[in-house]
Amino acid sequence: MKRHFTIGMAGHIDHGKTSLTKVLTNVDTDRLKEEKERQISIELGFAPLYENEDMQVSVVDVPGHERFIRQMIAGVAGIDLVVLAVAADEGVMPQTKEHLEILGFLGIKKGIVAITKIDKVEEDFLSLVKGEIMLELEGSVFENSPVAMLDSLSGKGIEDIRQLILDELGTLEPRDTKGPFRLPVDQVFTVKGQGTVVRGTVYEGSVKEGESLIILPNHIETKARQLQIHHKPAMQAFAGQRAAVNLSGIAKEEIRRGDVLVSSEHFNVTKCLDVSLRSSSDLDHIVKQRTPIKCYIGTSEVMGRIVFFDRNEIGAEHEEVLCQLRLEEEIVTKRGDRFILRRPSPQETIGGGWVIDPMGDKYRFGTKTIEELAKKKAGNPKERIISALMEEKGLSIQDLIKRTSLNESEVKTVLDQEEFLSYSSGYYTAQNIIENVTEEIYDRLMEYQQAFPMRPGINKAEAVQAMQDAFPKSLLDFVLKRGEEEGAWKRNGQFFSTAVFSPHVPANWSKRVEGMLQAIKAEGLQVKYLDNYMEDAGIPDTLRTELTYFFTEQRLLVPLDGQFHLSAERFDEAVAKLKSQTADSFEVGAAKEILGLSRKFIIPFLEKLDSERITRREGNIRVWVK
Ligand SMILES: Nc1nc2c(ncn2[C@@H]2O[C@H](COP(=O)(O)OP(=O)(O)OP(=O)(O)O)[C@@H](O)[C@H]2O)c(=O)[nH]1
Repeated sequence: MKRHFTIGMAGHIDHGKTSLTKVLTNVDTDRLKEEKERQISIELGFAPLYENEDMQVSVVDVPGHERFIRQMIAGVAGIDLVVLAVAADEGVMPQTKEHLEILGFLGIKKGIVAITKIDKVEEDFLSLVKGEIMLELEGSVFENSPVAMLDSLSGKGIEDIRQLILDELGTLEPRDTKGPFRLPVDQVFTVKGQGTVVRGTVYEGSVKEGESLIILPNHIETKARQLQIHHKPAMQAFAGQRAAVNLSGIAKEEIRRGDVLVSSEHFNVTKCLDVSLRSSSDLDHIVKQRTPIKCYIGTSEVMGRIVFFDRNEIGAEHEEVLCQLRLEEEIVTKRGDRFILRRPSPQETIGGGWVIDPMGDKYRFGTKTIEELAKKKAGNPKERIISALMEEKGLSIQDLIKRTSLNESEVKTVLDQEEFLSYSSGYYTAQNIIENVTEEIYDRLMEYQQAFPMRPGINKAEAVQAMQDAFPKSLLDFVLKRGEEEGAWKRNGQFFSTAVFSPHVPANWSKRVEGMLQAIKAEGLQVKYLDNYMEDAGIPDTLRTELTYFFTEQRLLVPLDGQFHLSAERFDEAVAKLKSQTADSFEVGAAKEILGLSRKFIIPFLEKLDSERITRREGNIRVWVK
C-alpha cells in the first residue's frame, strides 16, 4: 500500500524555508498576498513534494516568526520528518532553539539539517560554519541528522536534499492507517456550490469518500461527501496525508479549528488530562501550582491550569513532572498525544509533554498520587486496562478503548485473560474487583443486620441505590446474583441477608417480648391495642415500630385493620373453627356467634379474611376461597 508522509520546515525567520519548499515542490507556499507583501508566511503552506507508486510526500512550510509558533504546533502534529533550515550566514538563532525544543516536546525523532544560503558565505568557511551549527544542535533531534548544503536561488544542493529526504523517509515505520480515523481540523471554509470543507492532517487511520463521521467534541454527525488531497479529488485519505474533507449537512459555523473529525466514538472528549511534562530549558520564570496556561494539542488551543501533586512550582530544571492539566474547554485526545504549554501572556513556551491518561480525575496532593501516575505512565496494556477498571469498576470494550488508547484487538486480547470477566453483555471487569464488590456487599449486609436485627435483610433496591455511585448497577446485579449462587448470602424475596442470618429480637429484649406475646395470646381474639401491651412490657418507643414490623413479617402476630394485633396462633384457630362450623359461605351474624365476638372485633377480623383471600365477600355473605 502507498505510504504517505509529511515533512515539516522549521527554522528562524528568513532562513530560507519557503524558498527551499518552492525549489523542491514548485509551489510558492508564501501564496497569500499579505505574505507576499510582508515576505512572511502567515498560513501554513502545504505542497506535494514527491509521489511514486510506493509513497506520497508533502511539505508543510512552517512559519518561523515567534508570533506564529501556534501555527507551527498545529502543523507539526502529524509530521514525519523535519527539515531545519539554518542560514549559513547567521547560524543557529534563538528562534531556531525554541523550535528545536518544541520539536522535542512534540516527539519528532527524525530530522535533516538544511544549511541554506551557502552562496552568502565564502566557500573556504563552509565546513567551519557547518561545524559550528552542528555543535549548537547537539542534544537535539538533529544531533546526528544528515546535513545538506544549499543555495535555493541557484538550485545548488537541491537534488542532494531531495535524496536525503527520500532516504530518511524510507527508514520510517509505517503509520497506523488501520485504526480509527482522526483528523484534527485546522482550517474550516466554504466552497461555493459545495458547502463546508475542513482541512487538516490525518493523524491516524483513514477516511473514505461517503463515510459517516463525527465531529468532536460536540458529537455532530456528518458525512465525508468528497475528499481532496492537494486540491485533487481522492477516494481515500490516509494517516499522514493532508486532506480537505467536504462535509455534508454542516454549516461552517458549527465547526472550528481544534475540533476533531473521527470515524467512531473511540476518542475521549475531556477537560482533565494526566500528563508527563517537561519544562522548557529557557523558562525564565517560576510556574506555580494552578498557573494559567494555554495548552496546544492537535490543532486546539485551550486555556487551563497546571495542577501539581508533589510540588508547588517548577522552574527551568527540565526534569519530567507527572501532573495534570485542567482545561476550560473540552478537547479530543488519547494516550500518547503530545502537547505544548505556553504562557498566555507574554507568549512564551513553558514546556511540553505527552498525555498519560486522557481522563484524569481529582487526586490528592502527595506521593501516592505520583506513584499511581507513574504506574499509569509505565503501564503495559494489561496494567492500563486494570487501572481504568479500578477507577470505573466496570467498562464496555468501547470505553476501554477510549480510556486506555489501546486498539480493539489489544483490549480483547487482555480481556481474554482469566483475571477478567464479562458481567453483562459487552461489559467487563476484573476478578479482584468482583471480590472487592462482594466484600463490600457482605460488609453492608453485616452492618445492616446489626442495625436492624429484626428486619429480614437489606432490600435489594436499597442496597443497589446505596452503592450505585461507586459501582455500575449491572455490576451490582451481577455480584448480588453470583454471591447468592455461591452461598455468600441468601435472598428472601426482595431481601438479602448473610447466609446464616435470621431476623431476631435483640437478646436483651427477648424476655420481655416473649412475655408480651404470651399476654396477647392469652387474650385470644379480643385484644387491646398493641401499644398497650408494649407499654405494659416496658418496650421503649424507639423499638416499637421495628418490633411491630418483625411480628408481622415473622407472622407472630396478625394485624387487623392496623389497630389490633392477634396472636397468629389464635387467628389460625379462629379461622379453623369458623370454617368447621360453616358450609361454603356464611353471614356476619353467624361468624359473630360462632367466635363469640362483638361487632368491634368481628368486622376487622372478617375483612382480614377477605384481604388474605381466605374468604371473598359477596354482599352480605362471605364465601370460603381456601
Ligand atoms: N542568497 C540566498 N538567498 C536565499 C536563499 N534562500 C532564501 N533566500 C532569501 O532569503 C529570504 C527569506 O527566504 P524565505 O524562504 O522566505 O525564508 P523563510 O524562512 O521561509 O521565512 P519566513 O517564512 O518569513 O520565516 C528571501 O528573500 C529569499 O529570497 C539562498 O539559498 N540564498
